[in-house]
Amino acid sequence: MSSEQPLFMSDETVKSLLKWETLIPAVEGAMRDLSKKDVLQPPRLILPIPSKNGALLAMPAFSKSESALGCKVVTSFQNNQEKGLPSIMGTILFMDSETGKLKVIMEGTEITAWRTAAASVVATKHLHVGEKKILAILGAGTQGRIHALAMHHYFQFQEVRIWNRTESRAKALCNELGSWATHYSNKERCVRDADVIVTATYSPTPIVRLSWLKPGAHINAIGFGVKHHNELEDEIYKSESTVVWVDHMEAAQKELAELINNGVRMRGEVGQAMTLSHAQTQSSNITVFHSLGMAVEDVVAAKVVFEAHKEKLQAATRPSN
Ligand SMILES: NC(=O)C1=CN([C@@H]2O[C@H](COP(=O)(O)OP(=O)(O)OC[C@H]3O[C@@H](n4cnc5c(N)ncnc54)[C@H](O)[C@@H]3O)[C@@H](O)[C@H]2O)C=CC1
Ligand SMILES: O=C(O)C1=NCCCC1
Repeated sequence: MSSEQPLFMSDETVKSLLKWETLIPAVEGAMRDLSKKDVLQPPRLILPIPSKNGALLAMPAFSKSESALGCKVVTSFQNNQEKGLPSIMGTILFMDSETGKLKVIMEGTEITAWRTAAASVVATKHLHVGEKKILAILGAGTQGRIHALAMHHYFQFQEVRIWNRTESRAKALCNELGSWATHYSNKERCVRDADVIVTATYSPTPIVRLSWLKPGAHINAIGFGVKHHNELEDEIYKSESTVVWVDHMEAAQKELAELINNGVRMRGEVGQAMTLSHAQTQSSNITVFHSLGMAVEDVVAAKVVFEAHKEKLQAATRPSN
């Protein structure tokens, strides 16, 4: 019997090993593999805890091509900000895919932030046809911040605008990011003329209106407060020019059931869009990526981090010439 103990990796270690250059292609591959049915991933279990304004989610996945097996347990507690804690905190159990033996217990708070932004980059790359000059981000929390970094890294937007309900937080984030980010006190002005929009809040009511959107704009809708589709007004979904994409259709049928029952059509998964050429989408359409968040993104991200950790160890023990 193997007596090898599982490795523990803290968020600090995980963060030091995360790089957009390796993470974004891994998440893109995971989204593609899921749509090719090369991933086993049931809809996640969501346990709402209304008295704490919170929820616990259990998210298992297996990627055949990456031989990556694991399960994330993640909590979302909206009142944590006042306690100085992140709202979203996760733990990933990463297993040997041949035996099921636990290899790594990884804190998953950083991975959750980074892989969600990486998925938005992938969706934007495959769903948005036009130029990428202006990015508007609504929400200056963990997701708003990491989306600014990922989008700026990958697309080099000329203008990155950030709005937050409490203006001082948007200002503080822009000060941290540097001269390439500007805070906006008015969300309509922030969104108007934007090519790409990210909504990353707990808002229970719409924060983006159809009349503010320019033709061809793309929205990455991240927020999951009471439900997943609070942040965009109904008119956006009802508009004939809007095309809604998701990461996982099976999960959308459950988590976006209210929208679907109201007649909103989900065009498909981002992984399916990857096989279409851009010419097949109308450049004047408004595209929405409804990001639910997928376990396979966490599992492949955990593999990327674990591989980087092993490489670092090997480099440190390699004899120098
Ligand atoms: N799709 C996915 O894969 C993931 C989605 N999320 C969701 O993204 C959202 C943001 O998460 P974090 O940045 O980690 O949280 P955070 O607590 O760091 O930030 C929350 C943001 O929501 C804003 N906010 C809260 N109530 C609001 C209201 N009534 N109106 C307008 N803004 C409001 C806050 O000002 C803050 O900017 C949450 O809804 C979370 O559930 C988070 C992780 C993954
Ligand atoms: O995919 C995730 O991880 C999450 N999605 C929705 C909010 C909690 C974390």
